[in-house]
Amino acid sequence: MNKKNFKSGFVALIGRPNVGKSTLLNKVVGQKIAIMSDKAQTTRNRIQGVYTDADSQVVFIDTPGIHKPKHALGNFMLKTAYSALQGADAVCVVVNAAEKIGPGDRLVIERAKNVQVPLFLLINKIDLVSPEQVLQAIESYKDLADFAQVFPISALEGNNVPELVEGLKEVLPQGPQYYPADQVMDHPEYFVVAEFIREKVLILTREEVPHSVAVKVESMVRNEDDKIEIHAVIIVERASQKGIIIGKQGQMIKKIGKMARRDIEKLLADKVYLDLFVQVQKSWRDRMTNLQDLGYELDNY
Ligand SMILES: Nc1nc2c(ncn2[C@@H]2O[C@H](COP(=O)(O)OP(=O)(O)OP(=O)(O)O)[C@@H](O)[C@H]2O)c(=O)[nH]1
Repeated sequence: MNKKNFKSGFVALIGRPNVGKSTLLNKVVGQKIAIMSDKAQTTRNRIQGVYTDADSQVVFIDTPGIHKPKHALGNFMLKTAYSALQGADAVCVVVNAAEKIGPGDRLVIERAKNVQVPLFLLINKIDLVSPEQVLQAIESYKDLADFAQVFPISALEGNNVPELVEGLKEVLPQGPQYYPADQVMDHPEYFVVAEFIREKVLILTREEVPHSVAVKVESMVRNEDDKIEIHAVIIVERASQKGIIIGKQGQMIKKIGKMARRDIEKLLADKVYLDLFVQVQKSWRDRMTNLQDLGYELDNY
């Protein structure tokens, strides 16, 4: 692989609810994410799916369908959805070929038009309509914005999806591989949840534990008790710091967990089971892969 010509970037998928954004994301990144998205994923989460091949990495950001947020998390996600548009290298507007253009579609396109990056129009669900209807759909949308390309696709069956990926690769800039090649998804909430936990560590331990603490959320899934089960690792640089964080008979880590859980429950508007684990990793801050792993490179989009 010639890393010099490696292309990478962020592609936001935007559209009104049910047009097939998540289905497309699953199709693009393959089987693995489909299994994962069965768990905690609903329309309220913004999901990233990562497509990697020999010469590119495309990070897809599946925004929540544009609709009125119902709770705090909805607000949060909508805000991040729009901020995803700002940071994106390309934006895909997804519409449904089987339905007439509606005010929701127009709103989405208006939003998307403001970004200064290539705008793709994806006319989805072509498996449900005749070729004539596909042409009609293209006609009714194509002049609403200056689309770089228009792709009629079936996210469900995969028609034209590889061609879409190729089209996106063409407009992406040269850039680094943000995620390991085998990582296909990332929850943006992971970063926020990790920050909540880190904040509690800093509040409760004060100067005793310097700012060399990092938190990594390893998994976040809905468990059998219908709670969001989160496993997170608190990473420190020395064994003495590990002792402080755990505290006498585990008192400190219990306190950290309890406080963090309260915030996370508010954020997710859901019951949370939080499992914390402390790990010593000498000079983790000096290792680039660690920083990427912890989301530091991505916290500005
Ligand atoms: N026939 C057909 N159905 C599709 C296609 N793409 C998506 N669907 C179906 O449309 C429904 C909505 O798909 P989602 O992928 O959840 O839509 P979404 O845009 O992510 O929806 P929100 O998350 O609510 O914004 C599901 O029942 C999908 O199976 C397609 O290409 N063809």
